[in-house]
Amino acid sequence: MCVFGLTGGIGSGKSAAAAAFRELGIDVLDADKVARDVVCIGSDALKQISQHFGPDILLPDQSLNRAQLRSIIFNAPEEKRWLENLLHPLIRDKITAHLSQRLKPYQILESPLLLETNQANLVQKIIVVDVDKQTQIDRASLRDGVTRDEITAIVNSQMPREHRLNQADFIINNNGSAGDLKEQVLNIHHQLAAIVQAKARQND
Ligand SMILES: CC(C)(COP(=O)(O)OP(=O)(O)OC[C@H]1O[C@@H](n2cnc3c(N)ncnc32)[C@H](O)[C@@H]1O)[C@@H](O)C(=O)NCCC(=O)NCCS
Ligand SMILES: Nc1ncnc2c1ncn2[C@@H]1O[C@H](COP(=O)(O)OP(=O)(O)OP(=O)(O)O)[C@@H](O)[C@H]1O
Repeated sequence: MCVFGLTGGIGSGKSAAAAAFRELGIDVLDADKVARDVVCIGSDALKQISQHFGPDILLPDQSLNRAQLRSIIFNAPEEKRWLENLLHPLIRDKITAHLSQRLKPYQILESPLLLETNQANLVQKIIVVDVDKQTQIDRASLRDGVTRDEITAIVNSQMPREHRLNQADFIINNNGSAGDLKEQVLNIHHQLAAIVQAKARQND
């Protein structure tokens, strides 16, 4: 089974690219969604988070106060490390279990931290969605209704753009329109399908 990774910084357009792959009939597993599942109400991870940060990190319905945790971890690197040490192994285990169940010719793992974590060794090729920093900050702050400073703090905590681009097998430039993005996804889809076919022929 071929798995290809889709990554990029916050607000680069990963979800938009993932939607275009889904329109082409490809399965996309979203690591952000998996990350939300591992801290669902009543989970062991959520209990550990509330023991560490205090019960105020929970909302009245006992779910995680994500906005509060977000403002803590992107301003305190040691708290970010603590959270990642707890969650990243759980996220990886769930991703591995999901990927092993899937049956399509290839799958996409969409993950903001693909290259920062050992999730990178779950994939055979790396697709990076790239956008210039100003556009990234404009789009993400507009989408999330938060200040440009908040998004800048997250961008600065992530891998520098050049390092990410250096590791890319395919680059999607998302400075243009949604149509431009879709066109590039279609082009990459054809190349990935050719890789899958070549691999199948080798195994015959
Ligand atoms: C801090 C949390 C609660 C904020 O939740 P919120 O709903 O506001 O944001 P969401 O989870 O949708 O993430 C939005 C974006 O933030 C960025 N981001 C999230 N976690 C991290 C991190 N540890 N390091 C760098 N960037 C991150 C990514 O670009 C992500 O796409 C949440 O992001 C979290 O639990 N993060 C730790 C787990 C993790 O590393 N997830 C990344 C996927 S593997
Ligand atoms: N080509 C584009 N033109 C205009 N807006 C765009 C384009 N691509 C994405 N957007 C918008 O920019 C915002 C960020 O895109 P998206 O949510 O796909 O990013 P992401 O990489 O998945 O972000 P995150 O890491 O936070 O999950 C969204 O509001 C999206 O609708």
